Order: sequence, then C-alpha cells, then structure tokens
Amino acid sequence: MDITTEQLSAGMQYQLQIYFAGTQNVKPQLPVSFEELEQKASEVMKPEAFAYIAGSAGSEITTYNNKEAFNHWQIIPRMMGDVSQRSIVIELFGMQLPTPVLLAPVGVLSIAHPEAEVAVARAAKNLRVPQIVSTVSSKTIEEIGSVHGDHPHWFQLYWGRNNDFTRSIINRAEKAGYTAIVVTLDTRLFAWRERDIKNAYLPFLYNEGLANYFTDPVFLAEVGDPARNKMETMMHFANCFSNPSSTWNDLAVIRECTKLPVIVKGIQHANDAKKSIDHGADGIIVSNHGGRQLDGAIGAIDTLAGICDEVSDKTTILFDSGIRRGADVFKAMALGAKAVLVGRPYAYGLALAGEQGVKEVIANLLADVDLTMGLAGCNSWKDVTRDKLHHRN
Ligand SMILES: Cc1cc2nc3c(=O)[nH]c(=O)nc-3n(C[C@H](O)[C@H](O)[C@H](O)COP(=O)(O)O)c2cc1C
Ligand SMILES: CCCCCCC(=O)C(=O)O
Repeated sequence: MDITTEQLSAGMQYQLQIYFAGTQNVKPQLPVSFEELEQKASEVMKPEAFAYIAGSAGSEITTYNNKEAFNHWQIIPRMMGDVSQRSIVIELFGMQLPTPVLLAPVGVLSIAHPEAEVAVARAAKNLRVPQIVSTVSSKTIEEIGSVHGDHPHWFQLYWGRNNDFTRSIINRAEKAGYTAIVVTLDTRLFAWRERDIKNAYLPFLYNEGLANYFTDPVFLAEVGDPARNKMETMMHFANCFSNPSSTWNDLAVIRECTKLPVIVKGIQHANDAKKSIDHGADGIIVSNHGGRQLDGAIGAIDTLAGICDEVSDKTTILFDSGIRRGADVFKAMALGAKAVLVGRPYAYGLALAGEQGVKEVIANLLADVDLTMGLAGCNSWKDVTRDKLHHRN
C-alpha cells in the first residue's frame, strides 16, 4: 500500500521535511554517504585530479587518524527534553550564521569542474554558508566575490616571502568584499604526497590555481608575461606561495595590512594557539589540512579539547579535518569549536554535479547536523557541551 504524506502523523511529516531539506526535496542525485560519494567521484574524475583531491601526505595515516579519532569521542544522548524547536544558528565574529558549517579553502577547483569556485560560491550563497576562498583558486577572488555580494565570504592567504604581493592580494580581497583573512600556517613546505609524485602531477605546473597570481599587479610587474618564461614564473609563484623561514613575529606584516579579523589555520598545539593570540590573531582553525601535510600526525579532533581548555576564553576556535557527518560536527562543537569547515566532501559534490552537487552535499550534512542535535537531546549549541561526550581510551 502506498502512503501519502497527508496520511502521516504531523511528527513524521516534520521528520520527512528535514530529510528532504537535506536531499533538496528531490530524490538524491548523489550518494548520501561520504564513502560512496568519494567512490563515485573517483569514477568520473581524471585519475590524477581525483588523486590530488583524495590524497594526503606520505602513508596517508594522518587522514586515517582524523577519521579514527572521531570514534574516540562518543555521544551520550539525553531523553525526553522537548527538542521540537531546535536551532543550529551560531554567532561568529559578530555575525549571525544559520549553521555552524563553512566551506574550507580548497584550491585549484578547476581540476574538479570548469566552473570551479564560482559554482561553489553560488551553492554557498544559496545555502547561506560562508565560503573561504583560497589564494590558489582557479577563478579570481574578484569573480568569486562578485557572486557573493553581501553574503559572507572569507579569503585564505598563502603567505610567502614577497610582502608586496601579500599586501596587494589582501587589498584586492578587501575591495572584493571578503570579511576575514585566514592565514594558513601548515603549508610553508609543500608536503610529500606519494600519489602526486607517482602521477608526476601538481596542478600549478598546468597553470591551475594561478588565476590570482596572473591578475595581480605586483606579480605581473615582477614576471611580465607569465607565458614568456615558465621557469621564472614558477620561481616567482614559489616565492609568493610560501616562506619556510617565517616566524611568529612576521605575523605583524599581515596584522598591519588589514583591519579585518585575521584567523590562523593549521593550529594543533595549545602553545601555538597562545602564540597566535599573542601575535594579534583574532581566531584559530584547529586543523591538520585534512592530513595532507604531515604524515604520521595525531587525528585533528584529538587536539581540539586541549586547545579549547587553554584558549577558548581568549579567542574564537574553528575546526576542520575529517568532518563527514552530523555526528562529527556535534563532537567538534561539544569539544569547544564555534564552527567547522568541510573540505573534500564538497569538492566531490562539485566534481559530480557542479553547483547542484555542492548544494546537495552540504544540505545533507546540515540536515544530519540538525537531527543529531535533536537525537542527542539538545536544542541549540548552548546545550552541546563536553558532558555530552564520552572519551573512549
Ligand atoms: C584539494 C584540496 C585543496 C586544498 N587547498 C587548500 C588551500 O588552498 N588552502 C588551505 O588553507 N587549505 C587547503 N586545503 C585544506 C582544506 O582547507 C581543509 O583544511 C581540509 O580539506 C579539511 O579536511 P577534509 O578534507 O577532511 O574536510 C585543501 C584541501 C584539499 C582536499
Ligand atoms: C597547486 C599549488 C599548491 C596548492 C596547495 C593547495 C593546498 O593547500 C593543498 O592541500 O593541495
């Protein structure tokens, strides 16, 4: 017998609304589970592009640890509170956001889809989820910023030796309406990534991810025509991209460039969190770059509690690396994060179905977050506290 929605109880109709809010009110186009999504992406993408996105550093044990570490934390649900009026709204840097999810900076997205970060921006705006745009985006920060307009979008800085380039790109981001600067600290050396070495593949060697460099007045003044001398262009890129000799004191350069909130990404130790506060950062992102930088590192979520214990009263703490499901978001928030970033899942959504794919992946995650909150017996993030978790040794 077919049952129509009218025949269902109000409670069940409500549940269905949440389900289908996730899948965008249509039969899901994409796999709902992350594991199947990744598998499906591997079937449609160019093998070397898929390997770049899915891959991690060395033996890839850090990515494994990221996933495994979530299992160290187990949710203890509470029963029979009224959870019919839940809200997953957060406040971040004085801004109210409808959900605790942001899109992590993921560079070189043209290897996943020709519309790259512009398609991501449309999806993010539609879902009212902020996008953090990478320095090595495939579209320019101006093009992406113009999709967002007033909708919140942040700029992620790769910070190299060339301070004139740093000033120039931050200035461009400000003009294009970005409202925070995320400075990534864990990529001062580009990691040993075995899949990419095996494939002899690095996107920037194919001019992917260089849109912001090739439109930057400082970069262009130094290189001239990027097509003219590839080697010289690459050397300039390397110079602007990273600086392994930089130290905490150098953060002053960025602090002096902008009045926007500066958030440092890649913190995994409480002492580094303290240093970043001492050197003027307004927030931190606890992250191990999704396991893509240091092989053999601790699962990122296992570093969060200690960092929050030390500095959560002094700074705003965000988290990424391994967020795949609603329960992961719940655990990060219970440990003290104010918001979380998601990386690979939306890149796979983009690869499979462009803007719609990103929308579907993130809408599913948000529906799962909402249900997890209710099933755990919580109505808002204020109820999502450390005592809702058990740490399994
Ligand atoms: C293909 C790819 C490109 C990335 N590019 C950047 C980047 O340009 N800047 C940055 O700070 N982080 C970058 N990251 C790291 C993400 O911002 C984020 O830390 C990581 O993906 C989170 O882990 P997850 O993929 O497990 O969600 C990238 C990650 C991937 C998978
Ligand atoms: C293509 C130049 C290097 C981009 C680095 C992007 C990134 O952070 C990553 O993890 O990959």
